[in-house]
Amino acid sequence: MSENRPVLVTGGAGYIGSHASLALLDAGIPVVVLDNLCTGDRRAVPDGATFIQGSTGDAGLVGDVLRFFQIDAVLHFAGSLVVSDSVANPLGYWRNNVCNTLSLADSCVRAGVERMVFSSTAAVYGPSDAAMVGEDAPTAPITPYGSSKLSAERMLAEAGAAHGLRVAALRYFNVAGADGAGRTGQYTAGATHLIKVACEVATGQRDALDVFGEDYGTPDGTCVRDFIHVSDLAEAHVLALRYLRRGGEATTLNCGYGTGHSVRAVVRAVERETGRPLPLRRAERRPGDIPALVARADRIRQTLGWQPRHQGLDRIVGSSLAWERRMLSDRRPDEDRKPRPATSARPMLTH
Ligand SMILES: NC(=O)c1ccc[n+]([C@@H]2O[C@H](COP(=O)([O-])OP(=O)(O)OC[C@H]3O[C@@H](n4cnc5c(N)ncnc54)[C@H](O)[C@@H]3O)[C@@H](O)[C@H]2O)c1
Ligand SMILES: O=c1ccn([C@@H]2O[C@H](COP(=O)(O)OP(=O)(O)O[C@H]3O[C@H](CO)[C@H](O)[C@H](O)[C@H]3O)[C@@H](O)[C@H]2O)c(=O)[nH]1
Repeated sequence: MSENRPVLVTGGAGYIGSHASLALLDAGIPVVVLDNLCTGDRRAVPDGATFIQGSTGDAGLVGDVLRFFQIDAVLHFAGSLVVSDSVANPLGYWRNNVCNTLSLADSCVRAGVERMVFSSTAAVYGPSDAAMVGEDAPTAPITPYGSSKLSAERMLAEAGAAHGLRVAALRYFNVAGADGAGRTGQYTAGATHLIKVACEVATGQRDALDVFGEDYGTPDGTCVRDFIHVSDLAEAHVLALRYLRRGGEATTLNCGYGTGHSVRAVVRAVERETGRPLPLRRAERRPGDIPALVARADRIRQTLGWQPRHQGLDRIVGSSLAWERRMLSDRRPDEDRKPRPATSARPMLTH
């Protein structure tokens, strides 16, 4: 299978999809981005990629794109991903993450596309006492976001078995950081992810970071997560594509480093980078949060030969901060620079 055939990247104007598009282009693989810009940003699409604005659920458009560009593989990032939004709007999440994925898979089958890399999530796992969660751990999502992603995984596996669509489902743990050369980063307005929010606070775009819960049964009482640098994750997608093109079987792979960091540890990393205390506000536990979630991450290394190159909290936080500073300096002078409110509606204590 030729390396030079273009791949379709759905959600390529988004945070992770734009980093993956860059990694593909860097590897000499042509990219066609399909994105409806519902949360993405046109500026994130790399110059070298072809951009088509539209939805994965538009079967006519997707079928035309697959055939016109002779696509043999789809990297499917497009989706809805804010856990708390999914609790408020479960049907919207099922529509985008399940129905639109079904429509995309159907278009692939009709056009004879046999390979897909699917963006799944650690949110498919339920709460667990295990120090690390392997791919065979029980799935028990506790939010509509997690259950919609798990359902999409199952649907793709069943469609694959019947129609020859081989799917690598990559279960991302907590993705953070930005491209080292500053070519893209996380544009998302009103983001909810810890490291993004903490870096917005550190650069004066928000007034304080809410720490959601300090009474968990973890070493320092705050939640623990396995943060993976987005550039290492992007590289995993290039490797997953090559694996499928070599004839690799359908697979499910955790994407993480196997190392947990607490919310407090993230705060300290930001403070090390800036040399200043980060304004914090103690807040109540956020509904749907699991106390600790760390990947058992051997399978991805064995299956894909993945070797992360951007590991370490300081490195991840450093690149996120550099991105926030770059976005601030690129802003037009007339743009509003007032700090946005913090993320919690119910702050309890300032310290
Ligand atoms: N960011 C994380 O920490 C994380 C963790 C686990 C899994 N994921 C998954 O990774 C994927 C990408 O997440 P992200 O952080 O880059 O989010 P993002 O919001 O930055 O990117 C999603 C992109 O998909 C586009 N999109 C959404 N629905 C679409 C549709 N129906 N048709 C076409 N385009 C559509 C959006 O406009 C956006 O550009 C998602 O599927 C998400 O569930 C993300
Ligand atoms: O302002 C904030 C934001 C987050 N947190 C805490 O930081 C931890 C991480 O929260 P994030 O929102 O950054 O990430 P989640 O672990 O909730 O979820 C992320 O990772 C999951 C997989 O692990 C899913 O894929 C999901 O899409 C993605 O948002 C949680 O304990 C959260 O309570 C805060 O204390 N303050």
